[in-house]
Amino acid sequence: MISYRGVQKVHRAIACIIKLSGADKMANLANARNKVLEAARAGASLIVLPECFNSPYGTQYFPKYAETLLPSPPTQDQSPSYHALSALAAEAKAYLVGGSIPELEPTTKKYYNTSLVFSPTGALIGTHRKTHLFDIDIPGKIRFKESEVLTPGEKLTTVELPEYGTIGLAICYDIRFPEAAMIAARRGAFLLVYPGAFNLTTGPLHWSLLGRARANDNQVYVAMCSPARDMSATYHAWGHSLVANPSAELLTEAGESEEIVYAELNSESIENTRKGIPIYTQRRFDLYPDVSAGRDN
Ligand SMILES: O=C(O)CCC(=O)C(=O)O
Repeated sequence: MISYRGVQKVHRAIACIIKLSGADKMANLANARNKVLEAARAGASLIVLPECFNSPYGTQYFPKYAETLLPSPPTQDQSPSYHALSALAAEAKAYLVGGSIPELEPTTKKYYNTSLVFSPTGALIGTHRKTHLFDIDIPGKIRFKESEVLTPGEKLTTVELPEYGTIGLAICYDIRFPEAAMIAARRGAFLLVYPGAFNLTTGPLHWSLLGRARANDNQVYVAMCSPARDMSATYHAWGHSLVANPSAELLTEAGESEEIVYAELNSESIENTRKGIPIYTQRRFDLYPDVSAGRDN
């Protein structure tokens, strides 16, 4: 078993930003900058932006807004979001999970929904390409097929934050797959971060349930960060950015409008939760060594 490495007690360790994302990419980046700097001024050392924070959300928008992730130094013209996020993390002197952006891989010409993580010096320290694409069809309510445009990523992601420990990173629909969250926790993550954009059908049903469930399964913190709701957009985001603690209580939850929510994380909370209800060490891995071995398709 990989044990939890510990996170120092830090004032306002995490800030989740819920923000409106309109059609103007540069305006979205400018809005993100204001909000990230506001969170940093309030003492946040890890700041999270929402899924597709630099564009409207929808398969029809991915190709238009997609950027190629060039090796550093990225140029303003070719990778404006990469460049802006890197500079912003350095300006804020904070870790920055840059929500997600549509990515174009230039060789294969494939599109991905990709999250970039930057250190307080602006270095890119992690990337995650959404591994489970949001393909659902609930008659009369919502149909969405990311796979019409996007390709799924092929790896699960953890990122090392040297002062604090490991975080697990995944995007929105990925949260429905508890296996991925558990693998991150078993790799020692103290926090699972999900930029996401649920909707008015599945948001009220499952958003906070899933955040609390992944926290409860793994006795870790969970942060979910959504765009604000815009009823004039083609996709109506649920909003409600939140942070759950290792006992699956909500420490904070936003509404549907632009807002920043803050939470303080500490290692004792993980340790005490695991001491009190010791499922973390009681798991019978001998009975379920490989869940995927039982699949029939
Ligand atoms: O799982 C859901 O209900 C919503 C997922 C979603 O909106 C997404 O993956 O972008």
